[in-house]
Amino acid sequence: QKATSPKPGQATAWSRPAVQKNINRPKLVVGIVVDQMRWDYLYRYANRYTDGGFKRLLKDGFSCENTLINYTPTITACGHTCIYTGSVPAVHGIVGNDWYNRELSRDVYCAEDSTVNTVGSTSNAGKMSPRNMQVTTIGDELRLSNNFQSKVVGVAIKDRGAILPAGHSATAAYWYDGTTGNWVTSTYYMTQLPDWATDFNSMKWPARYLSQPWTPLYPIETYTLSTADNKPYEGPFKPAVNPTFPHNLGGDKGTPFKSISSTPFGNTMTLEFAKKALEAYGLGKGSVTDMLAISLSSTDYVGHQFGPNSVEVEDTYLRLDKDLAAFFKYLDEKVGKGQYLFFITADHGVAHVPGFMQENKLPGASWSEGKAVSDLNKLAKEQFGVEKAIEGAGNYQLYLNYDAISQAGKSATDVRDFLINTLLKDPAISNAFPLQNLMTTTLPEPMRTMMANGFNRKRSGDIQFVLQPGYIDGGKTGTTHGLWYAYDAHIPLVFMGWGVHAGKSNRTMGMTDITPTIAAMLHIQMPSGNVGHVIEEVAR
Ligand SMILES: Nc1ncnc2c1ncn2[C@@H]1O[C@H](COP(=O)(O)OP(=O)(O)OP(=O)(O)O)[C@@H](O)[C@H]1O
Ligand SMILES: [Ca+2]
Ligand SMILES: [Mg+2]
Repeated sequence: QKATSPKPGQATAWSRPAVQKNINRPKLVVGIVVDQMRWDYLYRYANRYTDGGFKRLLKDGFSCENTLINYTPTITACGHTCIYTGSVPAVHGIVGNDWYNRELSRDVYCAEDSTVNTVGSTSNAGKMSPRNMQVTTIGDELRLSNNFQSKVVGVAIKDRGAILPAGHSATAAYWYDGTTGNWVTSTYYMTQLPDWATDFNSMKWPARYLSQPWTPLYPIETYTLSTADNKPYEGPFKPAVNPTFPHNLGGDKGTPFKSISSTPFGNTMTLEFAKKALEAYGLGKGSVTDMLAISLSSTDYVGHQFGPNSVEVEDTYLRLDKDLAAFFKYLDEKVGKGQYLFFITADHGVAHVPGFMQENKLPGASWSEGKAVSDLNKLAKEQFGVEKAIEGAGNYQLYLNYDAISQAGKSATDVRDFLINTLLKDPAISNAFPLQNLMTTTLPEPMRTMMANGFNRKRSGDIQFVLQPGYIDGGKTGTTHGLWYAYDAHIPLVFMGWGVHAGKSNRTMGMTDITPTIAAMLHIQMPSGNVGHVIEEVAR
């Protein structure tokens, strides 16, 4: 077939325009991580959502309906790091919120940094930085793509929710200090709080919200998707005895401003602060793409305290839906509809409260890692004469005390296998094995890959254990997350705005695919530890 010559400037299979004059990019990328938002929360309350919030996302955006976390533990710090790096704990090094450090013989916190100081408050809440993260973020790559002209700002109540997403070369990261009620940062980013942030703090949002009780948005009898308000397996706001509305807040003498974090108003306050940051830094107003990384932590605190089937969680999502609707309207006005690339996701899900599951004859129970470790150490001492055979624990892993074992003249393998066999007698435990034997241990997918992706050779433990489905490491009230099961690992992922065509896909995608997809859309390099794949349906 005779090849027809291409019209001037028309790119065809065999020719490309000599110079791509200007690459089309959005003014701003806005990411929102909803802490602990299970994918099903998009649909569970759908008949009560407004048109401008979650429903707008699902109508105008592209929803990746089957996005699964591809590592364990499914925990906040690992989630925020993966979302903005496309990497996994085996590579990025953030193996938990905290993890045991043998050299220091103590747990270290993911964002701790003793070489920096708090800015904006008198407490130690600011001695934080991204130093423990061993890879670049999409924000770092954006700044690297244009010699640091782009601005990247992180905002969250939880320090790890602002610091890890914003990256190493962030323009700024801000988080909330519950001891003083101030939004703070650290000397890693700047030496003093900018005036706009000081002004925000002087508006005393926390005191304003905490001065009145948290009452449901609608009459409580309309919350038919949730269980009764007064349940023994929900956690009250101390000093209250019952976990029931109206929730009086600020009763915590020591940290009077902390409780706003555990209410939907924490999300409202975070979005208000994020708007001030967008305006102050002129995000989206320059000649290059900027980035605003927001994390809404309050959904996690409420979820832990009350659980997925509570009125409190339903109320939190109904209020969040309205906050998001207002925020999208704000972005349309401030940046321009279609001028910003928006995505929303979660850092992990959560299990139903064990008490609720048992009440409804469903599998689930509470288990205590602390108790298990002390029992195991007692048995190891009787059996081998070894003091504290397990020297550290966390993230469903145990760290063997090699020094104590060799001092007792015993074999580490014998002690390790004894601990594993003892653990396997526990009905709460579904599996336990040495992490160095992970690849020869019979495990189904996606469990094997998730654990291999979660295993960092220098920071992870020696023994991995897995709780039965529905089991949690917790107490009499509330719930938590961290395992490989769908309720912890199936997260929402919706892109909307610039370059995004409305639609949805049920193809299995990974949390690691978010960052390479954005990198492809922006035509910038993917971060240094990326293992994810571009979502073609979005970045087409
Ligand atoms: N098993 C649990 N049961 C009830 N509440 C919990 C549980 N685990 C954590 N919480 C509460 O949830 C809140 C969040 O805890 P924290 O900030 O330490 O992070 P986390 O929830 O443990 O982990 P992540 O930050 O990954 O969600 C805290 O108020 C904590 O007391
Ligand atoms: Ca309640
Ligand atoms: Mg949590």
